[in-house]
Amino acid sequence: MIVANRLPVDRVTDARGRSTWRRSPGGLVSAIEPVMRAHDGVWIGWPGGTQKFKPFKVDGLDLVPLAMSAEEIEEHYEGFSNGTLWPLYHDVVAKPEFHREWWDTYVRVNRRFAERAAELAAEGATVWVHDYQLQLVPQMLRELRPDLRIGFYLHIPFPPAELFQQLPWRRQILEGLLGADLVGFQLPGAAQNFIRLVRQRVGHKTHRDLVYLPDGRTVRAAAFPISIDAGGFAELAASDAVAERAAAIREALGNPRRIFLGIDRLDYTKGIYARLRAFGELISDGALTVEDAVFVQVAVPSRERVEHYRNLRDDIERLVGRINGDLGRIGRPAVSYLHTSYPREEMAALYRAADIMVVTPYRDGMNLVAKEYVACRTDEDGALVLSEFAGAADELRQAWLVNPYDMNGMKAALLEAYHAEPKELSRRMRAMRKQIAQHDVKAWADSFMTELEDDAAHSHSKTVRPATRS
Ligand SMILES: O=P(O)(O)OC[C@H]1O[C@H](O[C@H]2O[C@H](CO)[C@@H](O)[C@H](O)[C@H]2O)[C@H](O)[C@@H](O)[C@@H]1O
Ligand SMILES: O=c1ccn([C@@H]2O[C@H](COP(=O)(O)OP(=O)(O)O)[C@@H](O)[C@H]2O)c(=O)[nH]1
Repeated sequence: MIVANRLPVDRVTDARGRSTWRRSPGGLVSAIEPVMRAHDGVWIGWPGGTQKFKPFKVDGLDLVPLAMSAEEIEEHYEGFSNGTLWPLYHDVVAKPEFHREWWDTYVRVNRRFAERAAELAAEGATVWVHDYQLQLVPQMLRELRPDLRIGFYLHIPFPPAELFQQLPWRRQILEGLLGADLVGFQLPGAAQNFIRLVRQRVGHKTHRDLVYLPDGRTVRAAAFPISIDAGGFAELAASDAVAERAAAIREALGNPRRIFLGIDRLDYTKGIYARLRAFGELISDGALTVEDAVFVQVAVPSRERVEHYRNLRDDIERLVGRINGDLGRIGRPAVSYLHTSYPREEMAALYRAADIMVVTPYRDGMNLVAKEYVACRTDEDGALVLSEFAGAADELRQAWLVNPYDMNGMKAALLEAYHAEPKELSRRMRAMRKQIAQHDVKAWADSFMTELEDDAAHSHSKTVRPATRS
């Protein structure tokens, strides 16, 4: 059983005012969907909006929608999840807000998720809870159903103690997570942050990646870097339909020498503004021309009722207007900006068309877009410019790694990638493709589930605690 704030589909109102289902935005859904397809099981999540739906099937997936009221959306999803936790866990890139009524609603919604999971899970089932919106669910669920194996996975960074301790409810969150048998993170540093906080703030004994609870249970915290369906993307990218579409995209852009590409949810953590500024400066400096280079930026609408996100959209669109107004020529805008979301086939065509993929978040749990680009470059060409602060940078070491706060460094990397020789490109791309092929989403899910099952056996049989712990 999967328990996540998001279902793979989202109820939205289209341009004509009709309600329809749309694929949910973001990497959590991209990663879990292929895993659920390969297994039996149900997926409990919020279907978007306030409407109540009965359990239903989509493409063979069993979905159990859990409705939220308008107040819950405002206080749990937009408020505590995305106004408090999101910025706090992303290095305080924006200022987190702390409101007691948001916390109360977060607790209430977490309890409803836990109750629904407790009601539906079979005896001894494995329940995998996902992400920062549901950090209290493991403990609540364990209280209701001690027979279950419970795993938790955090898709976003877990901050160092110095930042986490700003949170007035820090202890409750840590205790909530400790309801799981296994707590997974994207990177080892996040797991270490968690273990250290548990020792300091909750006072439990720890040793390496294990936490020893007073009731004799042990909890393991470890890194499981998430990934993509690498084979599926490579196959799609190599198809005739995608090749034709990629050629059509290049043609529509006026056959520039090089296409730069950015694809992100419109989120202030993603560094979209800084990268477009860097590109604009390269043109105004004369290092690039609009005849030679175009920047395609896809900005997926996200969390549009949260003020920070609305302001960001205005800022970016003003910048795109200014760059194109100052530097573009007739039929040759410097930036081709698209405020929309595309299906997988179109994403593969964009990846195939792009010579330089630019991924510059200030902080990102993983960033699947970077991995998808690599998977789609079946000819072993193309350059990836990647922020050091994306989880993906730990694995994709052959990318042009940049610090998104360093404007000149970013400009230099974009230019180097632009001028790179084919031999250099293929040397880097080959190594990155190998990494992604060997560590795909199936390997990610298998390693988490294997560890969860081993861990549960280990923890149930464990009655005596070791004498030496640090
Ligand atoms: O559900 P939304 O509020 O619309 O946001 C979309 C998702 O954004 C976040 O995605 C993260 O998960 C990716 C896969 O592990 C990872 O690559 C990325 O770095 C993360 O930002 C969020 O964690 C999800 O809960 C949201 O559904
Ligand atoms: O128009 C779009 C833009 C993005 N995505 C998908 O959204 C996910 C974004 O995940 P990522 O980890 O890069 O960032 P997140 O949005 O989860 O923070 C990737 O799987 C993309 O393929 C998509 O399907 N259509």
